[in-house]
Amino acid sequence: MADTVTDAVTDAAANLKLNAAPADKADNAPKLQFDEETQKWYSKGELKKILAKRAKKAANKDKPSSTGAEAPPKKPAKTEDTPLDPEAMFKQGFLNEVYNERPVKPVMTRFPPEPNGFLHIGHSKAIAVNFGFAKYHGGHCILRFDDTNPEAEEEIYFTAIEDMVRWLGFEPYKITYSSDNFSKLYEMAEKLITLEKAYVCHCDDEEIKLQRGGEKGSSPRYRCKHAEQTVEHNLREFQRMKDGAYRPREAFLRMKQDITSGNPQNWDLAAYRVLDKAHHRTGDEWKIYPTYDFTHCLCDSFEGITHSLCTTEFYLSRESYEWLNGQLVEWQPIQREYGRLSISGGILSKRKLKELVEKKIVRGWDDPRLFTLIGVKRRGVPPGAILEFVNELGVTTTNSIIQASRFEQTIRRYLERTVPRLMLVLDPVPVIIEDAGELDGTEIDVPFSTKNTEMGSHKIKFTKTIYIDRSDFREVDSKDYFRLAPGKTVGLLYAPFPIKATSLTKDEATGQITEIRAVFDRETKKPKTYIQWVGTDGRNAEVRLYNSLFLSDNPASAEGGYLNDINPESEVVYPNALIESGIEEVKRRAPWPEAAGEDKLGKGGPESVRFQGLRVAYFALDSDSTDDKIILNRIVSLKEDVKKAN
Ligand SMILES: Nc1ncnc2c1ncn2[C@@H]1O[C@H](COP(=O)(O)OP(=O)(O)OP(=O)(O)O)[C@@H](O)[C@H]1O
Ligand SMILES: NC(=O)CC[C@H](N)C(=O)O
Repeated sequence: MADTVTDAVTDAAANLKLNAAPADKADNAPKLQFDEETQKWYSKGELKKILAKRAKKAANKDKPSSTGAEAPPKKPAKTEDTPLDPEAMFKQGFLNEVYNERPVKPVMTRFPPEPNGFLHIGHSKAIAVNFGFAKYHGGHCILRFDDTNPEAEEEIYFTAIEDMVRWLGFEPYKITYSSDNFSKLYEMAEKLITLEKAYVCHCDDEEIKLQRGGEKGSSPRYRCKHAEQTVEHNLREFQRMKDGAYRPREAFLRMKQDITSGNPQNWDLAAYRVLDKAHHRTGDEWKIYPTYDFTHCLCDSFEGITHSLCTTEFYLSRESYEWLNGQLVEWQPIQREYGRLSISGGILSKRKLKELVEKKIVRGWDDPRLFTLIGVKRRGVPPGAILEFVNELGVTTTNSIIQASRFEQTIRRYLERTVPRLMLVLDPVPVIIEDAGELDGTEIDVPFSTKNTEMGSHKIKFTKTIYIDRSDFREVDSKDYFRLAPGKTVGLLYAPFPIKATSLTKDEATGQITEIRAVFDRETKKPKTYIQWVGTDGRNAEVRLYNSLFLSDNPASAEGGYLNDINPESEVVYPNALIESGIEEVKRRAPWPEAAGEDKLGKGGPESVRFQGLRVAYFALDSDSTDDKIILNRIVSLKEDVKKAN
């Protein structure tokens, strides 16, 4: 959480904030339920009706037909390839209710990251919620850098954050900084003092803790003597804080709220603290900085925010948010809270990510195994798939920890309908087709997709020597094996005839097969299996297959810590893979798909060169690629991988 100041006042409040479940809120929220069949969210009542209808249909299906004639085969229910209404999350459920609470136009929202790290997958939900909500209601969303804590913020994060917002396809209405308002906020603090609602306090952490009810909140809460100071005294002291008369922690400005309240967010929170740190935008101008609790609500009001949407750990803060704005400003935004999104088996904590990067366990902050947005992007996940994922999950007040496999399923489905197909061989072994004859060097026209003809086609060469994957050949055949083996026939995708293996050569030293000889099998019209291949016009490629970075689902609590939980197979590299020549056209025509933020940037980055490697997986070009070297990342495996046992 941003801006949690070092002061015990805010620390304690923040802890309580995190621990307190917004139970009553959650109970009131409309609960949506997920229907596996349609992959959509419905209200409880709606789903009940749908299930009843489905059960009736199923029962009728089993009844013998009255005419005795067989009913024509029904088209399978469209589940996999029918994407959910992209606006579903705004039309129903929590966000719809929030809008109805204040159905104003134009809607004004903000996405307020603290520039203290790279965004992660959870932030994509915050971006989709804030930018999407405004867009859906014909309003605007501001990208506001919540930069009130110079101790944690760095310049590089500003551009990285902005890039990610745009990459996801959103255009900030304005880019603002909380620090734009430092002078105005200072005046507001003076006004609060004048209203006798703030005082300069000099207590240390220990004292503050006692004032707030001690260790377990068991002793009575009370105010310190500083709360009795006059307005003039407080104004003078606050000015002295500003002028640098105090070192950090020697003085801070506290709001005078309601210490009898049950909500710790009302227990005289810190509004300003002294920090001995230059700010990246205001330099040495300020010795004091406003806290999150003081800044956020006021900036929301200054910017005319209508709906301030944040995550549920701010539920208790809603009261202090409303209290402070109520004291100082006219325009009152409403704050509403939705559940955080995390992915199981991943790490999102900045400190832990930093350790993984510094210890070189991963390739950097953008390592394709990380759930940072730059990592997910480098892996090749399209921005549209991320938005689809968030939309499918829906927005409620419940925090959700989603299995990585669920995320991958959405990505797979998205890629299935949007990217071209190419033939790629991970671990090539040459096959020499002895009777290739005049077919050697012939051009074959290959469609980029068999489902979507609009993707067009490209030409590849069929050559006497082709390369197949080592895993598609077995020296010892068996009945239930349908790929290539001595004396056995297999189909070659798009090739004129199937081939039958006749002999093989091995490396004496390693026992590895170095060459397979084969002939066309012109008799077999329908071979049981077709395999992919690459001719001599293919390109060399390094392929990096990514798996989960951690072995367990919850690396943070793994025995020996998360560093002890690293999956040794999280990156498997095939340095000598081959990709068919069609990759050149796929590269030229990127981004695939031409969607969301990527086309707005002109050409997408290397990661927008996406394709399905037939029978292998979905891939994207890695940013380490050069004009001479193709490096591919596996985005996700194919569903078919599981079945590929024949
Ligand atoms: N996992 C998440 N799911 C949904 N929204 C999130 C998530 N993490 C942060 N946000 C929201 O994104 C916005 C900007 O967040 P900011 O970077 O300041 O948050 P943070 O809580 O410090 O993130 P971090 O998880 O990196 O500590 C906030 O409104 C915050 O509530
Ligand atoms: N209200 C909010 O959305 C909180 C934003 C703030 N930058 C934080 O996460 O701490």
